[in-house]
Amino acid sequence: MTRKIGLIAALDTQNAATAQTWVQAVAPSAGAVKLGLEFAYAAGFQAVADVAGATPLFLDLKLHDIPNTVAAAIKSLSFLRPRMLTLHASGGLAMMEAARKACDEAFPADARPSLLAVTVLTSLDDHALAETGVMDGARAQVLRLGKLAMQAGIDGLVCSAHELAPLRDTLGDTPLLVTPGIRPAGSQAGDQKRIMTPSEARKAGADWIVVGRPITQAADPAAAAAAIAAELAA
Ligand SMILES: O=C(O)c1cc(=O)[nH]c(=O)n1[C@@H]1O[C@H](COP(=O)(O)O)[C@@H](O)[C@H]1O
Repeated sequence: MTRKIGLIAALDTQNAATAQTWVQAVAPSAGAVKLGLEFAYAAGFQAVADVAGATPLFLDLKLHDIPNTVAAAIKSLSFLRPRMLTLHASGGLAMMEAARKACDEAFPADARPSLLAVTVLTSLDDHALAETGVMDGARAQVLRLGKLAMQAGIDGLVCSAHELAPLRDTLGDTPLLVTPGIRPAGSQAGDQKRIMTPSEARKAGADWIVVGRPITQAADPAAAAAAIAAELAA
């Protein structure tokens, strides 16, 4: 199956004017913009809505709490009309089921966001994961949490590009697979551990790649986003 792959630009800043400038810069190249914890905590949720405007919004709040609280939070944020919304799969089956139900109730069917379960953060390698008590490595944990998320009716997963092939083998074509930890050749990894280039992620079967600093910290963010989009299209 040939999959269409898109670029999500992660706009991590505390400043609404900066975020607005980046939205204009990436708009020709990105299918969605991601606003998350840094921006929402600094600028507030009305600024999230204002900055995204008509651009599809990946709202990355990585919800992780008891089922009742997560469900209520989804109802509270529904006015933002995100295209995608994240929660942590490690919150467990009941939490993800509550999120699914809340999402179905809070949004009309034609405006329902894709619920994406974050499996294992791309900043964790097997050693860091073992420090949290998970002894059999990122790949096994991503598969375990991915299956649990599917059981809860979640639409897709956030994972590293390294887990795409085993996830597709196990879960098939249906789940949306979204991969951060993407680094164009020659760019700095920073705090990311499980990384791949845009074209490697495309070949491995990603639906979306998430790229932040290689775009936002570039001398010319518009050109950096355009180069990544061109790499995906090649
Ligand atoms: O949920 C996410 O988007 C996410 C999950 C994950 O495992 N790793 C990860 O980096 N992210 C996000 O993806 C973005 C990556 O940014 P850069 O490392 O600057 O490209 C950040 O906004 C992270 O919050």
